[in-house]
Amino acid sequence: MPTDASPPASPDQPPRYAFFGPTGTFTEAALRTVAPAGAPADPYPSVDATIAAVRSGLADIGVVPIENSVEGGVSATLDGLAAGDPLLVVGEVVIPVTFVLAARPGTALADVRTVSTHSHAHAQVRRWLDRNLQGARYLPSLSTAAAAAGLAEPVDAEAAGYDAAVCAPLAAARFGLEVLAEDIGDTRGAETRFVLLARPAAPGERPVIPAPTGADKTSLVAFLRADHPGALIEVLEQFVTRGINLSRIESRPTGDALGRYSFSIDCEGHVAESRVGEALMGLHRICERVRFLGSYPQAGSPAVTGSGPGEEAFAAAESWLQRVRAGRSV
Ligand SMILES: O=C(O)C(=O)Cc1ccccc1
Repeated sequence: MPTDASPPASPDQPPRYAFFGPTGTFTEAALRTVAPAGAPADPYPSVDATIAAVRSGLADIGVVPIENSVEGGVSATLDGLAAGDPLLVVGEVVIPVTFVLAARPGTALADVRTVSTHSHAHAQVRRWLDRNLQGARYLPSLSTAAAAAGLAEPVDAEAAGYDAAVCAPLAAARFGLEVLAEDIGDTRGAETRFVLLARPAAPGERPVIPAPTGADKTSLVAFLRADHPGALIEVLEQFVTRGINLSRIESRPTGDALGRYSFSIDCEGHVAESRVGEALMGLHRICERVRFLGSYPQAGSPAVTGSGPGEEAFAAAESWLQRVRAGRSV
């Protein structure tokens, strides 16, 4: 982990990446699918530390998990983005996750009494563990790769405090572990979505919001005004009336008091499009606060964004209103 803030990457310099590490995490695998070969990339031990590295300028781009198809949202990421100095999501990566059970060479499956891994990985292999290692204890680790690394490090076998790790096949290989069982996920085809984070541009700097591609996603956090009947419907209406599809919405406690929630939302479309811009303005009118988290190209097979009237209809309505206001015949 570097300790001095590195200067911001110049246009001809590759960005410096921070990722939720150590080496061998699924997050590193996600990063490698997007970072140019040879780009500097530093591991950080937690989601919070990775986000902090981007905020402080130690890194230009941070990569963290945000959502899993089986276990749902990654709270550390959702909460880290909702509070503190604003950051922008500038990209997303979706990768399949395949878990192995790995141990020090010479360990037999029957010897495994304690298993360590990241809580999200544990949630995805729980049934396999129940069936194949009945009664085995679970010890949470900071990441899947940290669990694998912990088995490689201690000189005496007792020091790790656990017998096996649930991790990526790559992490098992990297830390010299033996794979006791492959593909142990309870759900076939599980995927995790990762986001790429950057600091918003300072005045005079190049904007960091990627240009619209026609298949984009916009992320935001809506903080509702005082609780009242229909508060959530009012938020949803801003999207429905403009033909905008939501791809994720989840509530998170604000931390102020019981019953106080914010809504973390992903919708299809780009802030540069009228329909998304107008929805954001609508939210701004009805919410206590809205935090815009970025517009960026959708990963994978892009969904068609928006239904109903398109950009031309929004532009036509705008110029019609101008004519009405000017008192011209319409
Ligand atoms: O621990 C890791 O390897 C991570 O990158 C977080 C994670 C954990 C489980 C599934 C996907 C990502």
